[in-house]
Amino acid sequence: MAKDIEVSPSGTAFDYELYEGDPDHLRTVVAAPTPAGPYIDPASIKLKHRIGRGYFGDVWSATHHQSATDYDENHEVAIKMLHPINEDQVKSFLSKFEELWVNLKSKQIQGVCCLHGISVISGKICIAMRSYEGSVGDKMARLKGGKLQLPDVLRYGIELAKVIQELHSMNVLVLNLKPTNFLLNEHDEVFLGDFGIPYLLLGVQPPDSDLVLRLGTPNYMAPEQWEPEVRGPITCETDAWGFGCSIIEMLTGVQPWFGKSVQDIYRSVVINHEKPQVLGGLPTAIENVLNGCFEYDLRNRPLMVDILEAFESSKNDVYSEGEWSDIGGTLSNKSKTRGFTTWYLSKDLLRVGDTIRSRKLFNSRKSQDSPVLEGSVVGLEKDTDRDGFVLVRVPNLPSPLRVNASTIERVTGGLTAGDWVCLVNENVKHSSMGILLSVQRDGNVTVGFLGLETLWAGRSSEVEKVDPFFVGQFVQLKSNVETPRFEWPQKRGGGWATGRISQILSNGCLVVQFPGRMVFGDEPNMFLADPDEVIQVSFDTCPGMIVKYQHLEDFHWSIRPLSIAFSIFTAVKLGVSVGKCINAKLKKDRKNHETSNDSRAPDGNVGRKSAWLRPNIMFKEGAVTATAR
Ligand SMILES: Nc1ncnc2c1ncn2[C@@H]1O[C@H](COP(=O)(O)OP(=O)(O)OP(=O)(O)O)[C@@H](O)[C@H]1O
Repeated sequence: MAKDIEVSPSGTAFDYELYEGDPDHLRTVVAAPTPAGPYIDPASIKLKHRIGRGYFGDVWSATHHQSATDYDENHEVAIKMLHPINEDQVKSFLSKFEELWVNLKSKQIQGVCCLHGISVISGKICIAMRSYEGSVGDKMARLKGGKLQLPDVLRYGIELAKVIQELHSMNVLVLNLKPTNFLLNEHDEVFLGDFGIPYLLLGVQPPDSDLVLRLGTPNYMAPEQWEPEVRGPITCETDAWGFGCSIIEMLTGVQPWFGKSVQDIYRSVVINHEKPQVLGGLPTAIENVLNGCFEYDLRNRPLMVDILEAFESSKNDVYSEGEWSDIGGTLSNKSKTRGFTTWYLSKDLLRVGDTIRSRKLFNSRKSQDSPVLEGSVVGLEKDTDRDGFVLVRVPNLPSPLRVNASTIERVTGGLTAGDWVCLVNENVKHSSMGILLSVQRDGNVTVGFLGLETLWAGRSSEVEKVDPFFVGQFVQLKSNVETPRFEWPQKRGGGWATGRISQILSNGCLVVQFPGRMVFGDEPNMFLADPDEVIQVSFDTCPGMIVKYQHLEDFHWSIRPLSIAFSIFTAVKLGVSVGKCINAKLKKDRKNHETSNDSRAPDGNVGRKSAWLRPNIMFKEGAVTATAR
């Protein structure tokens, strides 16, 4: 196999430097004040045979030859050879890699696979790393049942969570967490084999249009990872999903969504909001945190610090009689209340001096049932308690109120996480409206915008609040939108249909349902919408009765047929009862008429009455006859 691949000494337009130092002892080199560049001369690499084939490329066993005046060495290495990318994008990949390389060296991060450097062989990017014994995936494949014991999973999980947390602190996302990327050395120590290759490939187009470069491996991908521009942004919580999938696979020996096609996985995870099954009988903290990893809304997922805490707290759990007992005590319930998980709440703990307001429910107009509208925190019952109580001073009240911390939220510079905002400088390619995902006390903010794969980070002065959208609101395309960003259905008679927001993604992308449309079979009735392109519709904003009635039809497709049926029914019923009335009157009058002709009243009164009624009767008879004819 190796012979098939030619090693071209000058295959690219880049300058290569020889890596100096012993790559097998990288951590000694790491401390060097001026780290060497990562580029390796492709001529110094000799590929031997392929040892793995992955989603992003192949892994080769190779030797890396290094020599200088005082040494001449060959090192056994593993080479991750990525699928080809466009030539003009190679340079940007290499510079991103160099940035990561320098960062990894300066931070001396333990637990990431030892990198030797990077090269380009026959136009393909090759990442040289230390050759390990194999991966956790390989170890599982060798075991009966293909699964690991919980203590091993906890041990690996803790080591991996630590290193992922460090990568996150450097703003690097891994996006490809899975057992085949967890490498093992001869001492059964685990190292992260993929340090963010999908992240480095973000925005890169493959030259072959048939090859879709996905941002991860489908079985392990979070909902927002499939189309980060549309359903994003991808954040640290995206790795929580992949981590959760890997742990489940290690414990069960079965890959999440095993046997499903990529399209089926997409449908299950992204459209149907299905989650990988968390097996029962695990320590409570592990079960809670794994369930949290599979929350659809990334804001509700735990961070690596939470995962690490849960894993470390479960290390000493004892298994007896089919159940795990939590030696460290039962952890607080992490279940979701009113749309928020405790993981969400724990990302922003209150401090004394914080300005607060009643917490708004997730994507809803309503606030929590809290007596506080606005105030400031004057005391914490327990600094570290995420579900604890705080003392809040409210204007015009003599003494502070004791309120549950989960019912209030921090306001900084007039902004709160979850607010809808737009950029003050509107000159942007992405949607102008987005959702504030975090606001720090120092004024740093992050926002999710439709059209941006990753978080927008800036200062609070660069954003301003806009009117929010809520789940349940009806929306219509703005009249000036001729070609909407996403497909939008039309009414039967022409014109854009009106839909109802059924979900709001964390970048502000609206998921709109059209209950006023009758759909057949598999026809979709759920569409995405750019918040920039729609306006809210309500009875208050509908001018006139006709438009109000038309809006009523948007509530359900059955309104129109029902109202038609009702009108016909009413018309028929009215016609019948009018007819009955007329007939009854005619009969009565005819009877009266006959009575007046047959009998002469002694006082002549009846006869007089009949006389003035006659023309009337004749007229009605005529009318009835005409109708009958
Ligand atoms: N540095 C290494 N040392 C030894 N073996 C390795 C190394 N890197 C990868 N491998 C082997 O190659 C196998 C496949 O790795 P690879 O990363 O190509 O596959 P993958 O993780 O399924 O795909 P991808 O990372 O492209 O999504 C691993 O299970 C492991 O056996």
